[in-house]
Parts: sequence; structure tokens; C-alpha cells
Amino acid sequence: METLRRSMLFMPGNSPRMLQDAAILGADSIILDLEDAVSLTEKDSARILVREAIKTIDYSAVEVIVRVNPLDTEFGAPDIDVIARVQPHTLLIPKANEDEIRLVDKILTKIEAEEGFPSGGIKIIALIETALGLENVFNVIKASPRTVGVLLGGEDLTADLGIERTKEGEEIFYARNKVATVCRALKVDAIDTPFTDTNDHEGLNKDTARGKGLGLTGKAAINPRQIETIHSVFAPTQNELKRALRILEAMEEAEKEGQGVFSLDGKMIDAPVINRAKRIVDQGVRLGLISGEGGAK
Ligand SMILES: CC(C)(COP(=O)(O)OP(=O)(O)OC[C@H]1O[C@@H](n2cnc3c(N)ncnc32)[C@H](O)[C@@H]1OP(=O)(O)O)[C@@H](O)C(=O)NCCC(=O)NCCSC(=O)C[C@@](O)(CC(=O)O)C(=O)O
Ligand SMILES: [Mg+2]
Repeated sequence: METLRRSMLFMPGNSPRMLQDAAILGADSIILDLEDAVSLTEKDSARILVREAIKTIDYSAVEVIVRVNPLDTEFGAPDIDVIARVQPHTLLIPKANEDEIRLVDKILTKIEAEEGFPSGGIKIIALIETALGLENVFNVIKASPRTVGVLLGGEDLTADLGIERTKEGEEIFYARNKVATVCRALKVDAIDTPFTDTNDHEGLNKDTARGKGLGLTGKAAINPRQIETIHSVFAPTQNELKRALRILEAMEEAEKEGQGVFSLDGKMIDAPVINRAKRIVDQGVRLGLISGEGGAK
């Protein structure tokens, strides 16, 4: 499933109404939560509810992710055993560390064999939200070939660091930078932590742009009202699309002359600039912002 993952909407797994409406809310991915949004007394009922939702609701092209409980809790193993057997696209592993990802990979391989599912079909996103997980993020991703992305959990991370979580987000600059860099190196998605003030759209816009500016490729949402803002920030602007298309046109001309580097509007254009232009055009095409003939709409 080739999914964009600009936005991933969290919702408590014990909320039948939210599970019912999830596919029409516009997020690229939905995260049906069995962990921190579900109280201890509701863990078993949430697991059953999410299993039934995945079995009976058509979530169409939306990526269905289930955040299971950590394996070092009494809920983690039953979560994975019950949920993997109804084939969600992806499991989100909280407080992720290397050993746990390796163990989850093994459990999934066993369940896929028992159920006759394609081996490796259920993907993993590692939730990096502890100091150890952050320092180890390269190995956490490499611990399973199923890993398709990392989600940065700012609330738990700052709690683990014993520091305050602020709207400006200075305290998670390093974490954002590290996750974005390692994910780019390993070619997996890097999803930013949610912005928890659901009424502050200006703040959400700034926070999303901050994460995008550091190389994060999408953002978690905790409310449907946040999705549009997140998508607008992650979509290339008309100017970015027009400039990228001009760069690729000029590149074709330069190639005919055998030039690898050239200038456009006085600026040097070489391989990394061309690659960035290609990425922007690709995204524009995937988002339907560029017509088939290659013109910005
Ligand atoms: C925050 C609030 C209670 C506000 O409720 P309110 O009722 O005021 O919201 P309203 O806007 O009034 O709702 C208008 C309509 O939308 C519906 N609606 C609302 N939210 C919806 C939604 N999410 N999905 C679908 N539908 C939704 C609602 O049902 C109503 O529908 P209707 O009645 O039919 O009109 C609510 O949003 C909510 O529960 N959010 C999810 C919270 C959650 O999952 N937290 C865990 C993930 S973060 C974490 O764990 C930290 C982390 O781990 C992060 C990381 O890992 O990245 C780390 O460490 O940092
Ligand atoms: Mg958390």
C-alpha cells in the first residue's frame, strides 16, 4: 500500500463512533489506539472493538494503523495476537526499542504463517518517545524490515527527559532533527509529534512548518480539525511546483549541451537541486496538483 502519510489521525480504540467515521475524516492514515488514549479498565474492550471495526468497516484507501500496548505490559502480547489476525496495514509500537521491534517482527511472522497471510505484509512504525529510543533510532528502524516509518512522540519523550513540553518546541529540536535525518538515510517516513492544542490553528500551522522545515515528512493529528492545516503545509506550494518544473525543463536543455551544472535565474542548479525538484514534482503528481502533461494546475 503506497500511502502518503502526510497526516495520521489518532483516535481512542474504545470510541465506536470515532472508529465508525474514521475513513471519511480525510487523514492519509488512522491510528486506532489501544495504548495511552485508553484507560486500564477499557483495554480489553478496546482491543475487541478495534478487531471488530477492522473486520467490518471498509476503511477504503486509508492506512489502518493500530497502536498496541508495549510488550512489557500485560496487554501488549494479547493486543498483537488479536489484532494481527485481522490484518491491519501497520502496527505502531510505542516506547519503541530495538529488542521489542525484533520481537514484534518475530511474532508477526509466526501469525502471518499461521493465518496464511503474505509474509512481511503487516508493517511497523516505531514510536520514538524515550531518550533511549531516540539515541538508538537507527538500530530501532533496522531491527525489522517491516519498519516503514518513525513517529516522534513529543509528550512522552519530554516526560522521559524530565523537561517541559512547549508550543515553540525548542526542547524537541534535536529529536526532530535526528529522527528526520536517520529516516531520510534509511528511506522511511518521519512523522512529527501531534500538536495538542486543538483550537490553536495558527500554532498548528507554525508547528507543522517547523517539523517540515527539519525534514519530517508528515504529522500526527489528534483531532479531525487539524488535518486540513497539516495537508496544506505538507503540500508543495504553487510557486515550489512552478520552480521545480522550470528546473527540470532547464535540466533537459542543459543535458542536450552535455552540462551537469548550470544556472537558472542566476542560481546554480546541480544534482541535489535537481533531485529536490524531482521530489517536489513527484509529490505534486501524487497529490493531483500537476496535470498529466506536467503543468502546475
Ligand atoms: C482531544 C479530544 C479529547 C478533544 O475532544 P473534543 O470532543 O473536544 O473534540 P471536538 O473537536 O469537539 O470533536 C468534534 C467531533 O470530532 C470527533 N473527534 C474528536 N477527536 C477525534 C479523533 N481524534 N478522531 C475522530 N473523531 C474525533 C468528536 O467525536 C466529535 O464528533 P461529533 O460528536 O460526531 O461531532 C479528542 O480530539 C480526542 O480524543 N483526540 C484523540 C486523543 C488521542 O488519541 N490521544 C492519544 C494520541 S497522542 C499521544 O498518545 C501522545 C504521544 O504518544 C503522541 C505520539 O505518540 O505521537 C506522545 O507521547 O507524544
Ligand atoms: Mg506517547
